[in-house]
Amino acid sequence: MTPPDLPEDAALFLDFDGCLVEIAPTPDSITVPDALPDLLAQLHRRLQGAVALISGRNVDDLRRYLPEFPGAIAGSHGAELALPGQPIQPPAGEGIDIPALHQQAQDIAAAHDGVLIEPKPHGVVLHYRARPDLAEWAQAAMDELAAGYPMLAIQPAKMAFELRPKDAGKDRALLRLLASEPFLGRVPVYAGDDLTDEVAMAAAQSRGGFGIKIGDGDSVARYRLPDPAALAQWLAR
Ligand SMILES: O=P(O)(O)OC[C@H]1O[C@H](O[C@H]2O[C@H](CO)[C@@H](O)[C@H](O)[C@H]2O)[C@H](O)[C@@H](O)[C@@H]1O
Repeated sequence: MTPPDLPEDAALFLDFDGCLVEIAPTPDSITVPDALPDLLAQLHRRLQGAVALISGRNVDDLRRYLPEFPGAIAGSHGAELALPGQPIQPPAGEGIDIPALHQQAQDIAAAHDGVLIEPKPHGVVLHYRARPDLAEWAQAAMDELAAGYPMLAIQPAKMAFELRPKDAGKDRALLRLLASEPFLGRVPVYAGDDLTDEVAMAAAQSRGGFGIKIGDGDSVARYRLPDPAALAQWLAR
């Protein structure tokens, strides 16, 4: 079902890949639509600053693609938080040998052509988009890697498996932001396309707002739009 108009008192939470930008063959080959930065800036003004990005990407990566974005950014599935004008708050309970994790992931990926490792400051992603035949192998390989890192959890994603901090979650990021200005007391609206977004949509709906699922697939979201272009059109309205 198409969502109703965005409430005047909305707190707007937006996922990035597959939601604001189309999915691409690799993490680095996405295209940010020309109109997106201005659309986000207008929404930020219209909603008195209550617009946030909540993404699996880390904050620095998001800032590379949207350098002018004026709102809060929760990165690494909510493990990092960057409020406007403040430094990035990293996840609590660090203490993982991240370079060793990245190296182990690279060693695993070396077994197969077409498998891509995306190192992250607090975890790692194994992408198999170019080799869908390797889905089962990828899951088993990441399960095995995860066994050595009890502080990390496996996050299944679109044609990828990620190890991310266990205590992260997009729902936690949304609830944390919603508890303070400029989000406090507003109606939470969350748009996302992937498994990692489902808990955040559920959290928005449990607080009197709604979720919007972008694309196909089962979802807890009350509303649906077919693709990032349709979401941009709805937001622009
Ligand atoms: O929470 P998101 O903003 O949706 O980020 C989720 C992950 O997105 C990226 O991977 C996905 O998009 C890539 C580019 O379109 C695609 O090639 C890949 O197959 C998808 O899984 C990003 O690379 C990850 O770090 C994010 O966690």
